[in-house]
Amino acid sequence: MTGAAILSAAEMRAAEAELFATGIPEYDVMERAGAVAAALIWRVGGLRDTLVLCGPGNNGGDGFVIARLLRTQGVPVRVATTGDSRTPSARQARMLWDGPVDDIGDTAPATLLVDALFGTGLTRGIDDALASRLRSLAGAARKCFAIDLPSGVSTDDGALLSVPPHYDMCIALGALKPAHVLAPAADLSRQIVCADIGIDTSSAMTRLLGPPILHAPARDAHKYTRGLVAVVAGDMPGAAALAACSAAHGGAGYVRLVTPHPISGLPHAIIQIADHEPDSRNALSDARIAALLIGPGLGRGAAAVARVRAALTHGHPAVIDADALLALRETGFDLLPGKAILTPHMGEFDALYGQVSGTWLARAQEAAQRSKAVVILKGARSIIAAPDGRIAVSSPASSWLSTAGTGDVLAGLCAARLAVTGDPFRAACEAVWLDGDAARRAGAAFVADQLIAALPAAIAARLSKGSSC
Ligand SMILES: NC(=O)C1=CN([C@@H]2O[C@H](COP(=O)(O)OP(=O)(O)OC[C@H]3O[C@@H](n4cnc5c(N)ncnc54)[C@H](OP(=O)(O)O)[C@@H]3O)[C@@H](O)[C@H]2O)[C@@H](O)CC1
Ligand SMILES: Nc1ncnc2c1ncn2[C@@H]1O[C@H](COP(=O)(O)OP(=O)(O)O)[C@@H](O)[C@H]1O
Ligand SMILES: [K+]
Repeated sequence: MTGAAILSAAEMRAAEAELFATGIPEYDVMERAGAVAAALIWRVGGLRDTLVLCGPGNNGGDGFVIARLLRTQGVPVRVATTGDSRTPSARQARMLWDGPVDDIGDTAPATLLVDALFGTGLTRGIDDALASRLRSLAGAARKCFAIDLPSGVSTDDGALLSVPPHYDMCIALGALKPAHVLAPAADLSRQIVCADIGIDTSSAMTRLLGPPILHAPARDAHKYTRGLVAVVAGDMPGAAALAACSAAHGGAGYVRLVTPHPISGLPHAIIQIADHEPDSRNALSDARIAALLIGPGLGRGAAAVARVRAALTHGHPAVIDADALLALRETGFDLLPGKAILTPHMGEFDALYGQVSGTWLARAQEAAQRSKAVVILKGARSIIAAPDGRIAVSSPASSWLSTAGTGDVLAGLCAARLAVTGDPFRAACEAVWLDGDAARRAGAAFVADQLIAALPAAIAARLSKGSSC
């Protein structure tokens, strides 16, 4: 996995402790954090007058470092606090600040506001007077920066413990935290930047979804080595047709649509296999099938459940979407092949897994472990969880994706990437990334067919150097 690490407050503390154990003093890390944050603020804000709000803990300590460093650049900076600094590093940072310190209750607003009140140490909602003071100072500023986290959010689940203002930039220190990717906290900041402060995050299991590196087909590739995808159609053939087209444009070498009724208007490259057997036995017995997709437009009821059961007996790597997810409630997870991707939206997720407690990250992870499959929990940000504990969270995708048929496109794309890579987690990550990039390229008010049309450009943009198109 390539994207920025996402660490809970406890994981962050453990990672910091590891760094301190190498002999680096805590205060040096605070200086580093302050320096990176000050440089980012300077780049955006320049010489505009700046107010830094400092809380009692190390988040406040970062604030004092930022104030001092901005002042050395010639920025007119003031500091306002909630009271004393309570940690040794924060006290040291405060000692080195030789400017005045206002009380936050009566300080004047400034053009730039830096919120260094509370970070990962926030344990409860901020009292109303302080929260409202923060909002009014933020409201009066032209630009607002949050240090590590917007003050008032719960680090590990993104809940709002009090009502924070909105920020132009949140500077996450050392690693992203769940509150940077989980709503509603994640939506408070227009931009989130992760600052490297020397923390080793290489073993993080939860990460932001990074751009994939794709490869053009091998020089001696043929359609079967590129990956044969079989899409099982059902009552509503349009959905399966969309998924099949998406698989074809998503990089599969060969796409077969296994359908009880001929579907008109499909590209000739998609081969339709007439399927009059309730269990699709002949159509799906081909050992060369590298990925099976079942669910889009499948229909519901006993016949659909039987169809899912029969399709999965072949053991092909599989993508299970839409109605097939609901069928899994009847069949259980045991019949899933060793390599499987499940693509529920929130409603399907609840229907399939019932009430699972915890954050969406924890819920997706539990679902992956229970079903022993990669789960893509679809939404404005999709969460991809593997049974081994890896989780990738996408950046918010275009809200124009909220249109009928885009889920079918994603399912087809998953099947293509699964057929190409043979690795369900990698395939799911590639598919979600490419889907998001294609949506960006498709612009406004697109329909699912246009999303498919944008896939080749999204793929071309991620081809490794040396791959030719
Ligand atoms: N460790 C490191 O090396 C590095 C850490 N770094 C920075 O440190 C931050 C974490 O620092 P932290 O652990 O000191 O917690 P922080 O967020 O400042 O707040 C804790 C203080 O707030 C208080 N408090 C809590 N809730 C409250 C409330 N509702 N209303 C009022 N008070 C409340 C709480 O006291 P309490 O009453 O709970 O005992 C305590 O005094 C992290 O986000 C990053 O910015 C960087 O410098 C890099 C190096
Ligand atoms: N507001 C949104 N912002 C970004 N992406 C969204 C939004 N709403 C839906 N999506 C994406 O669009 C797709 C919708 O899938 P799904 O609900 O299964 O649709 P359908 O069944 O109509 O094909 C998913 O990939 C989801 O992540
Ligand atoms: K803060």
